[in-house]
Amino acid sequence: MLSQPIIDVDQLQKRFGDLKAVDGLTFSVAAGQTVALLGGNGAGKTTTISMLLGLLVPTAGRISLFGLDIARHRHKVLGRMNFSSPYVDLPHRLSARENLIVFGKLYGIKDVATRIKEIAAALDLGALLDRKTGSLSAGQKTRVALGKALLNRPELLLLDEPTASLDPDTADWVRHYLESYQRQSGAAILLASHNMNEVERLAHEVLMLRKGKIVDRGTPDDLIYRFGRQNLEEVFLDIARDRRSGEPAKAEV
Ligand SMILES: Nc1ncnc2c1ncn2[C@@H]1O[C@H](COP(=O)(O)OP(=O)(O)OP(=O)(O)O)[C@@H](O)[C@H]1O
Repeated sequence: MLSQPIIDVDQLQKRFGDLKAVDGLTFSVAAGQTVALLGGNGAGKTTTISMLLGLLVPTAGRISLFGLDIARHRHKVLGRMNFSSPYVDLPHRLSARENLIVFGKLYGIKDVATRIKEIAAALDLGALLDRKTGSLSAGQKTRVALGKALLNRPELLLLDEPTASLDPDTADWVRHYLESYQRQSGAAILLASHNMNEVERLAHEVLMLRKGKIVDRGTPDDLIYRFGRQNLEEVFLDIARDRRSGEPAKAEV
């Protein structure tokens, strides 16, 4: 028997007035699997993640996490998951360490100090811990936010642009860390990213979104093969511009 998926989303929809920001998404993510949401600006990635976090209420559809419907059991699943997003700032006046302590206590972690030491070693945060979060560079804040997301050893990680603002070397190193975290914890990861190299490297399945709908899906290799392209970036451009394999671009009208 197949094990129960960690994320199971059925016909998910979110409207803002007349706009269907998310329009009938159905997908699942298993333990140990990384699924990437790819799509241009406004495709519905952040709205989907916000609904999975319970921050936005769906207009229609069902979200089940760890086998529980989050409309009724959000409090039971929140402790088993976490998220990181460059669009959600940690309080600026607190030091990075104070932020991690506050979140550690919110998550009910017993020995917060030890967990912070582990995270600081894993993500090389030592030199940043006692600096005010507001004084950190964008890339340093991204690393602290990732540290916050790992504090409770989540079984489900929702990552919105996890390597935004990181230099290529640090981004590569963070991706490596995420892979090893997933290998040893078996965590499920849902990733929204504009970085195609990142998606090619981390994702087991890619969901291509346009205007809130899944317009194509598959493993990165499968999509590259089907579109007859060299890499996912070219596939992304084809889908964004509504072209299929090898067709030239439509003239702008
Ligand atoms: N609170 C809101 N009220 C009205 N419209 C919204 C709201 N939040 C998002 N939208 C709209 O919903 C659509 C999807 O937005 P969303 O932020 O999910 O896109 P995205 O795929 O994350 O884009 P990006 O790559 O730019 O971050 C957009 O058209 C956006 O303008």
